Amino acid sequence: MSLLAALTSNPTPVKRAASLVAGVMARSLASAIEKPPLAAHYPVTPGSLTAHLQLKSGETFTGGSFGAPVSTVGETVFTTSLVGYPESMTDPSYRGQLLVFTQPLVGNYGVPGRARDAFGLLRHFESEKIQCRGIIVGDYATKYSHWNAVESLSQWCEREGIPAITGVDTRALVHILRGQGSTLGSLNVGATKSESVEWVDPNADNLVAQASTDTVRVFNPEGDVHVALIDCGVKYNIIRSLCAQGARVSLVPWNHNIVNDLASFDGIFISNGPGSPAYCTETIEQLRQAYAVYQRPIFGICMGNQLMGLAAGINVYKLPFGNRGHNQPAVDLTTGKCVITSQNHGYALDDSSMPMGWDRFYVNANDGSNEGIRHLEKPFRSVQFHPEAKGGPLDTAHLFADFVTQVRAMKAAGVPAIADIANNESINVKQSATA
Ligand SMILES: NC(=O)CC[C@H](N)C(=O)O
Repeated sequence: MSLLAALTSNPTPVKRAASLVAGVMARSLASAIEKPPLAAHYPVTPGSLTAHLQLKSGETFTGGSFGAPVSTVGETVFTTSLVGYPESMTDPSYRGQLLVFTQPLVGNYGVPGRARDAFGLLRHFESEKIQCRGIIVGDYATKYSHWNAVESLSQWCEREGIPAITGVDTRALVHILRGQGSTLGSLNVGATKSESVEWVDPNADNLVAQASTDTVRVFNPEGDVHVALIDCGVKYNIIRSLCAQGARVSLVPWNHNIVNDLASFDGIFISNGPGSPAYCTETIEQLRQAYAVYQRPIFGICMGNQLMGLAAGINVYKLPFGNRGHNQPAVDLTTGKCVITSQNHGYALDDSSMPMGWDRFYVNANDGSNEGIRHLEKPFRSVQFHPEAKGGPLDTAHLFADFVTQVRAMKAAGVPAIADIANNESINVKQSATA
C-alpha cells in the first residue's frame, strides 16, 4: 500500500500522525518566513559604529564596525575555513585583500600571544602582522574564551589598524562573489556609505616585493642539508616545517640571484605569496636558468607552483573567485589518492599549456583546476595547495619530509648540485647568469 493510500484509508493513528507532520511543517515554514534577515544582527554592541562594505560592482552591505575605525579598499575574497583566523589573517598571501569568512561565528576563541618557537618564529601566527586589509564576518563573537587567548579579535585588529565589519549576510555576499567573480570592495566606517571611493586594485602592484625579506636570513644553522627558500611572502610554518626536518634554511629575497651560487644549495624551495605571479619575472628567470643546470630537488608551494610553472613555460590564469578554505580535495595523479588540503589562491596554472618533460601532479577534485606539477626526469615538483596547513588539514605534511629526505639522499649519493661543466648548455647558462 502506498503512503498516500495508508494516510487516507487507515483509521485514526496514521491520520493523527499525518496531521501532526503537516502541522510541524506548516509551523517551521511559517517561522522560516518570519525569520528576520541576517542584517538585523547589527550593531553587535550598543554604541558600536556603523560600517559599510561597498562592492565595486554596486552592492552595499551595512553592519557594525569592530577593530580599527578606519576605511580601506581591497580585493574582496572569501574563505570557507571554519577555524584559523589568526593564521589566515597573518598569511602574507592575503595581502591587499578584504577577507570574508563564510563561517558565521568568528572571534569566539580570541587571539593568542606572541610566543616564539626554537627557530625564533611566532608559534601562532604566519608572519609578524595582519596582512589582509580588512575582515568581513556574519556574527562577531564579542565574548571570547580560550586558554591561549590574550586579547579579542577586535582589540588585535584595532592595535594593528585593521577595520572589520560584522552583521553582514555573508551567504548573500558569497553568492555575489561566486556569481560575478572576485571584485574590489571598500570597507568604510561611518553612518553613511562613501559617495566617492577611489578603487585602487592591489593586484596592480608587485605585492611579492612588499612581502618578501630584504636580506638573507638563516634558520636552523646546524642543519645537515642546506635549502634555499625563496621568500615570496613565506608563511612561518613553511620555514618551521623545513627546519623541523633537519634542514638549514637560507631565506632569500624573491629576486635573489640563486643561480650565482647554485652549488651551495642542496635543495631549492619556493614559498607562497600574494598577488599576481606575473610580476615575479626575476624569480621566473632565476628558476628557468636553474632548471637547465640544477640536479638536486626543487619544490614550490602555491605562488611557488605558479612560478615553477611559468618558468617551465606553462601559462597562468585568474580563477573567477579562487579556492580558499581548508576542505579542498586534491587527487594525486601518481597514486590516485585523494587528499583534503588547505588552499588560498586566486590564480592557477593552465594545464593545457603543459610542456614536454612536465606533467600534472595533483588535480582539484571539485573544479578540475591544477594542483601541482612535476618534472618527469628531474626532482622538480610543486603543489598549488598548502602542505604546511596553518590552518587546515595535515594530509600532505609528508611532502616536507619527502623533499628533505630526497635532498639528503642525493647529497649522500654525491649527486653534483649542478650539471657537468663539460655540458655546453650548462656552461652557457652559468656564464649568462653571472655576467
Ligand atoms: N597562497 C599563495 O601563494 C597564493 C598565490 C597567488 N597570490 C594566488 O592568489 O594565486
